[in-house]
Amino acid sequence: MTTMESASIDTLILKLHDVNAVKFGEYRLKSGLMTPIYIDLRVVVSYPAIMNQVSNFIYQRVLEKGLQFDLVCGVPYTALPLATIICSTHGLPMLIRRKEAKDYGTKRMVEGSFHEGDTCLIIEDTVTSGSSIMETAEVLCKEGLKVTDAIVLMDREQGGVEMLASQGIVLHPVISMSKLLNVLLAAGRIDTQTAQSVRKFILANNTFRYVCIAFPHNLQLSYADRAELPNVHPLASKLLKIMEEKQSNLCVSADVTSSEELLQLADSLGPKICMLKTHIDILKDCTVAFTQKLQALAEKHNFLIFEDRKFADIGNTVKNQYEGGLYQISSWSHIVNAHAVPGPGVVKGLSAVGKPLGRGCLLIAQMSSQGSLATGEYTNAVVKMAEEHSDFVLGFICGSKITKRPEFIHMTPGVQMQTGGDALGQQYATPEEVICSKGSDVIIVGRGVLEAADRLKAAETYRKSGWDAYEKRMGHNGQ
Ligand SMILES: O=c1ccn([C@@H]2O[C@H](COP(=O)(O)O)[C@@H](O)[C@H]2O)c(=O)[nH]1
Repeated sequence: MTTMESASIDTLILKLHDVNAVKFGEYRLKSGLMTPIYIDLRVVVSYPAIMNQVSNFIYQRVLEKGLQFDLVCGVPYTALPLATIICSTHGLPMLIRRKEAKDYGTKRMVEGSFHEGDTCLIIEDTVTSGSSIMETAEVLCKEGLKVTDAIVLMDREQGGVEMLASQGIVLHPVISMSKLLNVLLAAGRIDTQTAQSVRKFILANNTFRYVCIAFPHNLQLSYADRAELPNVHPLASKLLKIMEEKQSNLCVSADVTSSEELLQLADSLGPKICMLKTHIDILKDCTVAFTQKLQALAEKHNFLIFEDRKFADIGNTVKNQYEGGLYQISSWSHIVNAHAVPGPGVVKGLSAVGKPLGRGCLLIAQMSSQGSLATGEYTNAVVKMAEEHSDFVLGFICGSKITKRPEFIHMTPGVQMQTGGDALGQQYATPEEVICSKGSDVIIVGRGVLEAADRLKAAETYRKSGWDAYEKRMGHNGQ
């Protein structure tokens, strides 16, 4: 930052103090915590010159950081006019996030025009814990948008930067609390004692540390902790324990057409994976003996079998498809999956067969393929269906974390070391993006391993990459 810019930031701070956007006293924060300093940028909307100045500083930060994005979204409500000024002045497309869905019309949570995969920059007025930015990011991500960066005018320095970083979002503040206090102190607006008491409060109330210690059931819960939750499905618990024990969140998608090759894969990659995914109907030679051998290998190497059958019919039909036919899936596959399109009957039909056998089901909430219709309100309805059938549904096939309930496992296909796709619409994200930025739990990798010259080496690369991303998400970072 140049001396000129710094000087005008000082001027802006003094102006904010003049218009009572910075108050000293006893105030309650959104979290319920009492604070000796309150930043109330809502008032700024009545001062057009300050609005323009604030918007300029935010935009300057975007340029300084060289941020790349397709759209801008202001966190409602205070940052909404700021985003509007910035977008209108600089010709940037904007989105509006609704705080509540309308109960008529489109019922959209995000207004504006965008494409799945677009990157959206978030703008916020003040950050304490980062939770408001996170709420907006979650809504945007559910619509298939990517959020990698956010800009905030005022960072209270209470853990927001760290919390958002742990969720894969880089927060760029324009003014820090320390800077604000220094300027106000130097200008004689506050005395040393006030500045000291605010500094002490900020240091003692780091929300990121506080959240981690005081609320163990938060975003940072480990796989092992989640395995012990009282309401976790027994199979989910088993899978989470396997993941922790084998340090693997890798599921290999064994999309081969010969049963011998599939068994070879299961035996050689078994030590690297937590789960093996099959498409039994692409095998040209499936027999009962094969499924028995596969089960033995799952026992030997301690992984679960997931048949990616994608059931999608009425309850009575899926019951027959799951239990009988050529493949008798319920007899050998620990986990199956289903589309929610038919309504809850599909889960009830599968559950009638699978629950007595201790099996579990994943609901397909999002898909990795381009143009998938499983987005937005559909995804939300799938989450609701899972919550209503959590005695059988243990998680989701999805692109990102879609529920905060830690008992559900998020599994993401469409993973390779490089982003991109195939000629038929498959879209790939990296293990780091999927686990660290998107908050999913399991990476599902098919051709990334199958088409490698050395499949075992490739599986180890994906295992390590998925696990490193999980460690990073947990804030371990190898320390
Ligand atoms: O949304 C979805 C749901 C399932 N899949 C399945 O995962 C694998 C991915 O294979 P790659 O070779 O890694 O592309 C495949 O079996 C799909 O049927 C998915 O890709 N996307």
